[in-house]
Amino acid sequence: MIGRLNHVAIAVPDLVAASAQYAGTLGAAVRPPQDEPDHGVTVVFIDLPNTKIELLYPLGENSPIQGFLDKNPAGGIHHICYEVEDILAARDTLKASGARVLGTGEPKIGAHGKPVLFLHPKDFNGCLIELEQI
Ligand SMILES: CC[C@H](C(=O)O)C(=O)SCCNC(=O)CCNC(=O)[C@H](O)C(C)(C)COP(=O)(O)OP(=O)(O)OC[C@H]1O[C@@H](n2cnc3c(N)ncnc32)[C@H](O)[C@@H]1OP(=O)(O)O
Ligand SMILES: [Co+2]
Repeated sequence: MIGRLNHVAIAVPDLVAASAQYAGTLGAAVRPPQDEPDHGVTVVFIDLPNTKIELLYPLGENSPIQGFLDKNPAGGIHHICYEVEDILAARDTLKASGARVLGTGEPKIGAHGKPVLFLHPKDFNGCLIELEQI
């Protein structure tokens, strides 16, 4: 079911500072920030040779990552995103296995214009998993 690692997401307390650190200190290719109001975040993608890093910062009042940052004020790894070929088939298989699919259970369009879903961290060893259909 899961394929390539699409990205590793890091929630950060200061998006400008984190972006500058990746571009400067770490010498990485940092893309400009993009607001994702439907997801309650602003994201910055960093292109690596074999995957991407997604920096996350809360956007709006009800950001789903605000609680995480309140608990982790210095930031931290927030989720990992795996690619799947058929997100609805993956969802149905996972639900049948007892995994909790977050939100309404219907995919939303993510930062890459592709359908995404999230799986509860408590069902996957404390790791929030995002699935993105390729
Ligand atoms: C533009 C889209 C972009 C893309 O790549 O395309 C994105 O990635 S958008 C990313 C932001 N969106 C989401 O994260 C949506 C899914 N997330 C959620 O629905 C919430 O964050 C949720 C439900 C995972 C957690 O929400 P919240 O922290 O408010 O709830 P709780 O405090 O009740 O947490 C329950 C329990 O889970 C632990 N937790 C929370 N977040 C994480 C995490 N990222 N990784 C691991 N564990 C997490 C939290 O500590 C609680 O544990 P407990 O032991 O009960 O304290
Ligand atoms: Co993501």
